Amino acid sequence: MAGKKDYVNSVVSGNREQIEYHIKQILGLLGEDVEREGLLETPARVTRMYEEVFSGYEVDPREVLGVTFDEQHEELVIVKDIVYYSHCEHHMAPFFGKAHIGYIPSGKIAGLSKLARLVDAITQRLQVQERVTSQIADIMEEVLQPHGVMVVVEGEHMCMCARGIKKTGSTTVTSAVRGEFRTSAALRSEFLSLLKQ
Ligand SMILES: Nc1nc2c(ncn2[C@@H]2O[C@H](COP(=O)(O)OP(=O)(O)OP(=O)(O)O)[C@@H](O)[C@H]2O)c(=O)[nH]1
Ligand SMILES: [Zn+2]
Repeated sequence: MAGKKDYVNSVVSGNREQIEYHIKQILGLLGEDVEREGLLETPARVTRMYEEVFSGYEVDPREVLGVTFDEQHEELVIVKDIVYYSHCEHHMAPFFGKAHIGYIPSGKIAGLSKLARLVDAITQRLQVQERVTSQIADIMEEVLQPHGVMVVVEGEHMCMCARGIKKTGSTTVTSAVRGEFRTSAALRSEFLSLLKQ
């Protein structure tokens, strides 16, 4: 089982001055005049942006799901179209899209907003889309111990649009299944057909 420190590390807020310093260095290395008016505040702004877009490092995603209710609803629950913004760990370029989570509770249901908070805690870090998908499924399984979980994530990667292969509009779809979703094709197709509605 992953420990708390596998998910939590307060690097950005603990290293603001250093990050600002290095952003300023990079601007200089790009040939910019770091003292011109438009750039004076940029290192501090970029650091504040990092604090925001990498705020997931400050959160243990399992604690986000900590508020649960005892409820004997043992049927499919889906929260779909959860918008997320993340950054790929290869280029530090944004990727973003929607996550869809379905699960079959086994005595414990989660507050609906907590599923969206879980997606934020997992995506607001350097990531790859596959790991986003499997971590959401793993944490749902670990905390709620449901009969099954299925997660589908759609993403558009800026490192494939704004640079490199430059394929604007291509979408990556990843899925992860746990528990009864692994063995039941009918459950998987029920989930997928409800996503289309
Ligand atoms: N599987 C996966 N790959 C990703 C993700 N985000 C970015 N990548 C890929 O990471 C790969 C890094 O490949 P490299 O060859 O090391 O880097 P590169 O020379 O910049 O590659 P190109 O993007 O092909 O120009 C690229 O193929 C990206 O498309 C992700 O979430 N999942
Ligand atoms: Zn990338």
